[in-house]
Amino acid sequence: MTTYDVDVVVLGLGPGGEYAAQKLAEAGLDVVGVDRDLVGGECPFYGCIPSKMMIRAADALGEARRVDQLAGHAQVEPDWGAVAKRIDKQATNHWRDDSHVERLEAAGVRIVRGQGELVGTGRVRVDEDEYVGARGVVLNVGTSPAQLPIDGLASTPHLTNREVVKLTELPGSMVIIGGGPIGCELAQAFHRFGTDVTVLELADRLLPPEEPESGELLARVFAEEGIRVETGTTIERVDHANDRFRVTTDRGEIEADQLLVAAGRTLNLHGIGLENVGLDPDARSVDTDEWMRAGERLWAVGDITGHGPFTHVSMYQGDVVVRDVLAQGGPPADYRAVSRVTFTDPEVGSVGMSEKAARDAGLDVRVGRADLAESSRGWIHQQGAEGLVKLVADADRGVLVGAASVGPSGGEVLGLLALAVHAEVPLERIASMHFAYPTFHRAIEVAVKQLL
Ligand SMILES: Cc1cc2nc3c(=O)[nH]c(=O)nc-3n(C[C@H](O)[C@H](O)[C@H](O)COP(=O)(O)OP(=O)(O)OC[C@H]3O[C@@H](n4cnc5c(N)ncnc54)[C@H](O)[C@@H]3O)c2cc1C
Ligand SMILES: NC(=O)c1ccc[n+]([C@@H]2O[C@H](COP(=O)([O-])OP(=O)(O)OC[C@H]3O[C@@H](n4cnc5c(N)ncnc54)[C@H](O)[C@@H]3O)[C@@H](O)[C@H]2O)c1
Repeated sequence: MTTYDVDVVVLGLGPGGEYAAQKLAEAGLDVVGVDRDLVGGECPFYGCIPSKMMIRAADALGEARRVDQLAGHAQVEPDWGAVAKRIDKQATNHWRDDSHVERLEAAGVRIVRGQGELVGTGRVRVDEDEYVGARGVVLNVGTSPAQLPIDGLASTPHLTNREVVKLTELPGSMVIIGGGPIGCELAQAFHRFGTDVTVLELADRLLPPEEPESGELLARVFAEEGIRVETGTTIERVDHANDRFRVTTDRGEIEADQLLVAAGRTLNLHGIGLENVGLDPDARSVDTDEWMRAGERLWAVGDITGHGPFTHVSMYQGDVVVRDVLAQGGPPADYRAVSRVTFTDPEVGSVGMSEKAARDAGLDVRVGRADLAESSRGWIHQQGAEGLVKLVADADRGVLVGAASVGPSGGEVLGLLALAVHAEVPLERIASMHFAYPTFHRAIEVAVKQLL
């Protein structure tokens, strides 16, 4: 066994680990980054980027189909090959991580390939080598697709996010288990290309953690587009024969060419030696303090911390770690205004607390609402104008603690609301600002005036 003394070992190079490794190396520290798969993690290869390329293309089709009602006539012939090619070439460079590795190496990071395991404080073993971080270890091991305990499922060749981004042929039909962000985004993308899609969701609505109004609105849009959604569904078993899947639910049977399981994630906490540093591999998350410290000379960032399974959260936390390791100060981690966007059409965005979360927290809650389709811009937009703004205020303090923004540019409109929640802008101050006419974000003015 060879031992290498370094400053920092980053175990797992997802977005936050990659960010921290690069910044710490640029600051002059001796940094080793360990990954067993593609450097960059889930987001660039199997997550955000390829899925958003599918969505970008599908949205172009969706918009083209609105031409007939607005601007004459357009005929579109979807070609999944164009999307598959773009993902293969532009998004993932044929599923090679050279660009990530080159960027890190240029910063001075040494990349080690293999399964890393914590073997003690500040110590990570990869095969026969041991890396000892004098400053410590940053843990960013991320998640894998959850394996559902559904009879028959494990023995079928079903898709997860890992395989679906590599599809080169458009399936004729697809059942999607899970109506969360992955299920909803990909349901609409495949449907717009011509796949016959059914979404099966256990909870009573799509996007269950979001405001009920958001999931219900999306279900209405999906139904109008022809995407079948069954909520409150229990799946009893899955069979695969003659290249067809059969999914048996408490309501009957559905057959399809492909089955995509998008029903949540499992943290990659087993086999990484957490027990060797006094942590529990079966925990629901790795607990940290506000500087992302999870133990002695140990930091954790990303999905494993349980503060929002999003790329921007992982990178934000990576920045907190960098400032802590380098003793640079600045604000510690703060999760009051975590924003998230599901990139369906309409986009479903939200920030901070839902109305329920705010009520559960005992706040004096007031709610303001606006219907985007009824706004001037919604009326002009007409086709695809469904959307809403919902504001959740703490009446005691006169500030927003949460908001939802659903609409054609729901994720962009959310930016204004995220700033308001983050900076605790007084409601009167928001209500007195100029809202350009006729924007979608003018709906915020309607909703905020209900709170004064
Ligand atoms: C289909 C899909 C779409 C998504 N879309 C979005 C989106 O639009 N916006 C958004 O913000 N988020 C999105 N996400 C979520 C986003 O991908 C994750 O939140 C993001 O990747 C952050 O994850 P992470 O930093 O925890 O690490 P991950 O990206 O999960 O990376 C962890 C890394 O650790 C490595 N690793 C694990 N164990 C070991 C070990 N023992 N030894 C060595 N290496 C190890 C893995 O190989 C991997 O490279 C999406 C996810 C999916 C699946
Ligand atoms: N735009 C984005 O930011 C974006 C996009 C895609 C994914 N992601 C992230 O990636 C992660 C994975 O996404 P996801 O959609 O798989 O997870 P998720 O946990 O957010 O949603 C999974 C859904 O599957 C349902 N489900 C679970 N078991 C089921 C069963 N047996 N039958 C039917 N439904 C079942 C759940 O009720 C839930 O609604 C999430 O953390 C998500 O936040 C983010």
